[in-house]
Amino acid sequence: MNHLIAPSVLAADFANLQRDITMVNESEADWFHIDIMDGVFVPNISFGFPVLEAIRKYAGKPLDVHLMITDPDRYLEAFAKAGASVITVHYEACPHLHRTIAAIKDLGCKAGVALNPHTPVHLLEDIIQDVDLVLIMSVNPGFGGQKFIQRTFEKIRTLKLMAAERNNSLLVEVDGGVNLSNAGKLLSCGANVLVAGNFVFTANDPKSVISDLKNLTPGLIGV
Ligand SMILES: O=C(CO)[C@H](O)[C@H](O)COP(=O)(O)O
Ligand SMILES: [Fe+2]
Repeated sequence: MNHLIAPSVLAADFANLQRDITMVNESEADWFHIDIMDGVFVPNISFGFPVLEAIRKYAGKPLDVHLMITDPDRYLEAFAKAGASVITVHYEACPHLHRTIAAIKDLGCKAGVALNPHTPVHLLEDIIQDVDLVLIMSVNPGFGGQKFIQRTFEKIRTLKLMAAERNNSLLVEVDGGVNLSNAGKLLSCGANVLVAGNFVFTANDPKSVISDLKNLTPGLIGV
């Protein structure tokens, strides 16, 4: 399967949100990555439903919602109603992850689980067969524009080995500090979805940056 590109709207210009959404619609991007931060699970607050609904009004591609919030079960239905196609919750925020994943699927969404940089992949051993997607955080969640953590490459390789045995349709998404210097290596390690925020939205020509990420050959460039 060809890899997917999910520009992170967190790095868009919120005073020109419609313009930036139109740019993504017209680009080779596959999904809109939507970061929801509650100021408790992570030390930052991003945006909530009114902004999400404004994004949805113009977005012509699936919404990939990354919930960096405590007790996400309270809001799953609201995010599904707000138009999420993928809902990803954090492993660290879900004491009853199996139940949470089932609830997301019952709402008709793809279900994802995200791991913070310090959380080992092997903790997913008893849930990997139930999820559609695993999101590997390659920065500590909470902010865009941070430096990519090199250890991520090894985590993806370990996760792919687990997925080969237990869930061969699993999507592996990487989020944080993704750019053209690490994207090729991420793909060669087995990443299927690349999230990119600042690298896309601070570029002079964001559409061509999205094309570069989309048309990258695995392993050609890597650090
Ligand atoms: O989940 C996130 C932060 O917690 C963002 O999706 C991520 O940081 C993307 O932004 P950038 O590519 O600028 O690092
Ligand atoms: Fe994210």
